[in-house]
Amino acid sequence: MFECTWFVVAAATALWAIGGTLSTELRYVPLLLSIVVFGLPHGGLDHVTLSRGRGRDLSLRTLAVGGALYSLLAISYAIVWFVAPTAAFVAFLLLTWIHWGTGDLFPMVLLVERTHLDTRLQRVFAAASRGAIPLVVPILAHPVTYRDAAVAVVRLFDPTISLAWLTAPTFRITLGLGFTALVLTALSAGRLGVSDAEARRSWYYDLTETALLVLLFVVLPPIVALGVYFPLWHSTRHLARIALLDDRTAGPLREGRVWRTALTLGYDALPMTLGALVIFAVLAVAVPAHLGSMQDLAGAYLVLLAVFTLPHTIIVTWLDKRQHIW
Ligand SMILES: CC1=C(/C=C/C(C)=C/C=C/C(C)=C/C=O)C(C)(C)CCC1
Ligand SMILES: [Fe+2]
Repeated sequence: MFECTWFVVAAATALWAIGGTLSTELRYVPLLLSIVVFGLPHGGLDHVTLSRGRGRDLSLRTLAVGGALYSLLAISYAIVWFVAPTAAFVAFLLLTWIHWGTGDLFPMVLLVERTHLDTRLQRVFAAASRGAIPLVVPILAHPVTYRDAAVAVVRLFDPTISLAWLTAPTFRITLGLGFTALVLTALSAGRLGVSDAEARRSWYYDLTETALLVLLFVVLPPIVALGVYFPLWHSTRHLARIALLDDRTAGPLREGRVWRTALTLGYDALPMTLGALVIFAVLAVAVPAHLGSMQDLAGAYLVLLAVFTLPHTIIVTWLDKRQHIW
């Protein structure tokens, strides 16, 4: 189902590898475009996920209780950003590791004829490995640019921050060794689950996706790779997952009518996405720093994403349980 995302990732990597480039300012554009294209809207469906996951209509009760808990979590975490920005940032990376990892796990388990990931341990390794790629590979391949992008986020709250540890050799060597071991363990453990031709195919998918993602984050500057990965890889997978929960979108998606599906989902996601934009504006004014560049704007957007990722991850984890991923 996601072969077209492979194509986009491969094309972006190839274009950059043969010398294609973007000016420093334009490098933020793909990420900022995800405010409207796939990225932010993929979380804009969180309010319908609980009801659709149970095959029910959206009730006022789910909306009210869910909305209250969702806001409480988001606001509490936003306060942490103001009080302890570095800790909030590290927590964001850890949360993203879990969220992106499990986000890649569900198609490997549910959307193949037969998965090669039979046991819980194989799935834990697969999710940990996939989630680590976008966060770890750019530190190894582009340490200074990565640190700059990270500093641009935390600096909004603390102008003195340097995050020097991110580029310290011991940190990078440890991280590199741990990451390599993790990816190899995940792929080897997955290989043990291959018992027939279908499961073998599923393992080859896993291998291909792992390789494509590693290459994307090795070749492209971190912020550009993120601008490709987040909307076009992570968010499309989540959107397809939500589409499959509802008859109005599951049919069209299975028939390959992608635009029809996207329009219906886009409409469903519109109120929450607009709400998130209002909160973005509030956040942009509330952060201590003045947002004077594309880099600052991207930094503020990442804080917005962070704040929503906490409740979003909890909802997706509930769906994972419900769909027997765990
Ligand atoms: C990859 C990457 C970064 C981390 C981005 C993160 C952690 C984004 C998370 C987004 C989420 C969780 C969206 C919702 O699904 C940095 C540090 C900015 C540096 C540039 C490369
Ligand atoms: Fe997500």
